[in-house]
Amino acid sequence: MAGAGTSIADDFYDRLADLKAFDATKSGVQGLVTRRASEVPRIFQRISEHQHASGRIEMDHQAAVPVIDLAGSQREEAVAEIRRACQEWGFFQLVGHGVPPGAMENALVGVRAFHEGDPEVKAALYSRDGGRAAKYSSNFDLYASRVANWRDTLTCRMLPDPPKPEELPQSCSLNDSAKHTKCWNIGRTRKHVGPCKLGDSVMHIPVMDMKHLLLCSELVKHSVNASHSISYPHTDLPWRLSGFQTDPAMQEEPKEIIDDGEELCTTSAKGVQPNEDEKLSEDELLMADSVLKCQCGVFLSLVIDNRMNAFDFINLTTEKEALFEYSKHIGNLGHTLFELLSEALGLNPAHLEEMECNQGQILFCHYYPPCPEPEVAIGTSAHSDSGFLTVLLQDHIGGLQVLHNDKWVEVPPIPGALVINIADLLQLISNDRFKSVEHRVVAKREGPRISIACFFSTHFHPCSTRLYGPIKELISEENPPLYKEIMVIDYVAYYYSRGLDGKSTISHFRLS
Ligand SMILES: O=C(O)CCC(=O)C(=O)O
Ligand SMILES: [Fe+2]
Repeated sequence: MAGAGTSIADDFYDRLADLKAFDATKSGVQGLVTRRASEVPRIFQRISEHQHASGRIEMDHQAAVPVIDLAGSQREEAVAEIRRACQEWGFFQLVGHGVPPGAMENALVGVRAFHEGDPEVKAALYSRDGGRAAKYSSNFDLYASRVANWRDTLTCRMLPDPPKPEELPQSCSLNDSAKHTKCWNIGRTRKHVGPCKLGDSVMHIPVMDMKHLLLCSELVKHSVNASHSISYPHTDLPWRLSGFQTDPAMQEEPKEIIDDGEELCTTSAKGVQPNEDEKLSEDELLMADSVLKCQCGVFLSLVIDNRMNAFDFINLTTEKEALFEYSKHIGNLGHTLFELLSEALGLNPAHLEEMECNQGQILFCHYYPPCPEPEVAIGTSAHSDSGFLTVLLQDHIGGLQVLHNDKWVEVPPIPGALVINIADLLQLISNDRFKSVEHRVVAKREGPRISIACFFSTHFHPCSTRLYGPIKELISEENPPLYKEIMVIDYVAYYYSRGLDGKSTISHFRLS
């Protein structure tokens, strides 16, 4: 018999079987999208969440998450702004943070390349084993949560025990012979084509793999001239690559050859010649790079051909190097942020670092595929983060919302900005001075959306056995401790047992 609030159909619906079947595909939500699902499968439908209180919260379009410019403010000013943001919002956007734009862009591009890359590589990494330094899965809380999220995640534990390079996803790599490629062209293909082999006449590599971007910037750096540009109107992509000169003798109208999808299609740009005399300005270099970076499905193809001897591809960086590089910069930023946060709490700048709050670092590299029915699904359910602090890099798509004064407020993408939020353990040790605030990501028809959440926590291998409770300096007769002392591993185990579920974990550890 159907119970209160359930229907007969619910009684016959075996959710667990559907979850297991989805999990067994090892291809995540991206796999559904690739198979052209036109509807959101039932495990992702958040009907029940609509019935739940959080589904009925209104939007506030007037309020704005604070934006703090670290480079443009004096230290005391920055500390005061951070204090206000952490008390009132639990969230702020940070600019002037010193993380190089290229490292951020490359990390996003690398993550996208992984998620859109070889399904077999992804399936090999698909795992729910908490001990693995690098793994891929859809919904870490698939079996614990009420609603599956329209999102896949590559998870890389970077500190304190960094993964061995071979534990991170292998990207296609160029062999030495390709370092002296003679000619290039730009085209697009429908199909991912694997690493090039020695002697291949053409190799196609997704531009979305960041190494191609570096490769592209190397191309540009080594061989540019600003006086000509080549445009490819037939690609229906609104871009042009400037800074190259064509040799009229070899010029050929770019054309696209599309075969039956099994093989390559290519846009020929024969005759592209470097002009060593004129170099592109820094701005133009950036433009050429970002133009290429933002075009989904554009492929850079290298033609291995002896006719030209212009380009030398060096410093090819792989996806994993992009993640290591990004993580290193975020680690440095973490050091600065924990100092500023300590000061904002009225403590010695080294206090939070001495408590080892920044000792562990894990990257959650999210991929939100375009959703055919965004109104029935959710990208990430409402939750607060379990660690001390989160540094989030989001691309330009948007969809992140934060709960402020009981209303959802958008966290709009700001180019170059990082989103910083207080997580539960910092709320706990600050004895509620700072707030860890609920946030969510709505599903969208546009996409994919890429984001990289870097969690500073200490339950990763080797996990900390330290006890964390409200900081002694922050408690007094008027401010008695509000939480029990806990080990982070216990906190996180409880968090994982609930799945993304509002603020239920911190409430559980509150002293009554
Ligand atoms: O993708 C986002 O913007 C947010 C992700 C998030 O909240 C998380 O990973 O905890
Ligand atoms: Fe989060």
